[in-house]
Amino acid sequence: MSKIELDPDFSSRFDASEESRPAAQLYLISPPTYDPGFPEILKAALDAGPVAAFQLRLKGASDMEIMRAGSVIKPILAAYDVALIVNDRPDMAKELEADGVHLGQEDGDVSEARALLGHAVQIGITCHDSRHLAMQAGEQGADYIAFGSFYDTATKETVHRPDPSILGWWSTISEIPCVAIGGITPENAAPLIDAGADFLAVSGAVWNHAENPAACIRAFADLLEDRAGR
Ligand SMILES: Cc1ncc(COP(=O)(O)OP(=O)(O)O)c(N)n1
Ligand SMILES: Cc1nc(C(=O)O)sc1CCOP(=O)(O)O
Ligand SMILES: [Mg+2]
Repeated sequence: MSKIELDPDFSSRFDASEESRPAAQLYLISPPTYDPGFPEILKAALDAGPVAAFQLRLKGASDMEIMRAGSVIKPILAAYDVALIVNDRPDMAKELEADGVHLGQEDGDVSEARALLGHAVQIGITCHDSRHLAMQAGEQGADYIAFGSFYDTATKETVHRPDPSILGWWSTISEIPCVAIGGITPENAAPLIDAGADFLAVSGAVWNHAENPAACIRAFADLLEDRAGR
């Protein structure tokens, strides 16, 4: 994301006309707990289709567990050109030399995170269903903003339910990429892509997939390809 310095690059997405708007991409969020077998599952998933970014989100894990997990998956992600984003913790993002950090509204000051991480590291900010928060995040220098939860999700307790039109609104007023999150599956994602999501952030649909995570990644890849350029 250079703005997430990877292929593809968040910042390059908006230098073009509407007709050539880049296709939406997949932003994977980790399973809630880290299992020693996860690296092999991750590799199989990344073999199945393109992923732009991976967020390490291990709520409830100790700092040491998060750092260990981050150290193991970092070279795997690098091998697939997938950006590593650390949830909640700018300090760990710095320690891991991650590509970015994701901050919720309660996760601390954006300017402090920027001062710690510099401008080469991407900062994403949760904006729920709020146009006001999105504009504020833009003013604070966010590299992407996230709206959600678009659908019911068992991954996190959520209270906000944006309408997909917020994605289109944001795309018309800002060049900062937007991420759609919350209960997204290959079956329900099309309206979010068509509304203007630049990234689909997905956890449960992939890691709880009935067959295997790779099959779900493949299904997202097919959908994203199908909707590209519409
Ligand atoms: C891409 C993305 N969007 C939103 C969130 C949620 O962040 P937050 O509100 O801080 O909640 P937690 O994930 O920390 O429980 C996210 N992590 N990623
Ligand atoms: C981490 C998170 N944040 C949300 C928000 O609305 O801000 S929804 C959510 C859960 C995302 O996982 P799944 O794809 O399993 O629903
Ligand atoms: Mg958070």
